[in-house]
Amino acid sequence: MLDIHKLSKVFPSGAVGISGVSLSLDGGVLGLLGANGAGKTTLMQMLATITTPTAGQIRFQDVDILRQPDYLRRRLGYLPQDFGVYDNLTAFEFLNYFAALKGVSSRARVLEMLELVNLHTVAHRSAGTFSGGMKQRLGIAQALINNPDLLIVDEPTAGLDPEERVRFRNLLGDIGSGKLVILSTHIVSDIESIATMIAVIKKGRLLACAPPEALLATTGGRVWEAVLSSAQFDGIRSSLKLSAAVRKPDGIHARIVAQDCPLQNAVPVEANLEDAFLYLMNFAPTAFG
Ligand SMILES: Nc1ncnc2c1ncn2[C@@H]1O[C@H](COP(=O)(O)OP(=O)(O)OP(=O)(O)O)[C@@H](O)[C@H]1O
Repeated sequence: MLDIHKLSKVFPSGAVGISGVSLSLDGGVLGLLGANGAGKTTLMQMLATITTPTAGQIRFQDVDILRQPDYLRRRLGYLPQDFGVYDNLTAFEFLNYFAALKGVSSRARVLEMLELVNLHTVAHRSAGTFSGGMKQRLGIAQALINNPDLLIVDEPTAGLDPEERVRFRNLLGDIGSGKLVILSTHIVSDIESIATMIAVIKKGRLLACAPPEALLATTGGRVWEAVLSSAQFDGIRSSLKLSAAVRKPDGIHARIVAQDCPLQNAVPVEANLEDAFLYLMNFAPTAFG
């Protein structure tokens, strides 16, 4: 469905956004993970055809997108990071407006989308009165209005409260079948339950693109837990890669990602995706396919 070959973007200032990224994806949900400034937005903007690469190729459904961007634009839904609503339009008017821009003239489709994102009961309230989560849901509705084959959402859960995060995540997970959804975030839990593939980028380079199970398997045997006193914990916290630390009655349970057993009393534990991300970012830049 989507093939990216040696894609790079160097800005006129000389800053490197993305460097030599190659990916091949079919349907499902790709979670694009990376720290702030890793290049997620740059990559997504190139895929959304609003930034031109300096090198490389993008093919979607076997069509060269750099030569024929309109082919993808007609099949694309895009929720940018800085998406804003028009405050004085109602949810219905807002969505109807986007529908018209995308050549969708069905009032029924607008109502159907409002129902999908659970805004149908507030369809005639002005969007300016909505919470952050409601605005994001309106954003996803405009991205879906043309029934896109490729849906790109850039850090959609930033600024949402925990309940809204879960609701939004479930909504995206349900869209995945038969389509390709690309969701960027720097928060592992945002994609943990819905991603069928995970790509990790660091400083513009792709470190990994693999199913979550494969990332977990490669991190197996690299995660340890040790129970430490506060003083011991303070002694090791800056020298070891800590994935989590939980205070319990018997001490601080520190979860450590390391190539070899990091402390005498550390015991190996099963890896989770947070561990895998930490391992990849710190130890194994070329360990994943
Ligand atoms: N228009 C631009 N001009 C110059 N440099 C840019 C431009 N846009 C992005 N960059 C640089 O490219 C790199 C990648 O930025 P990008 O915004 O793609 O990262 P990101 O992973 O989306 O980060 P965040 O999570 O903070 O949004 C950064 O070093 C950034 O400073």
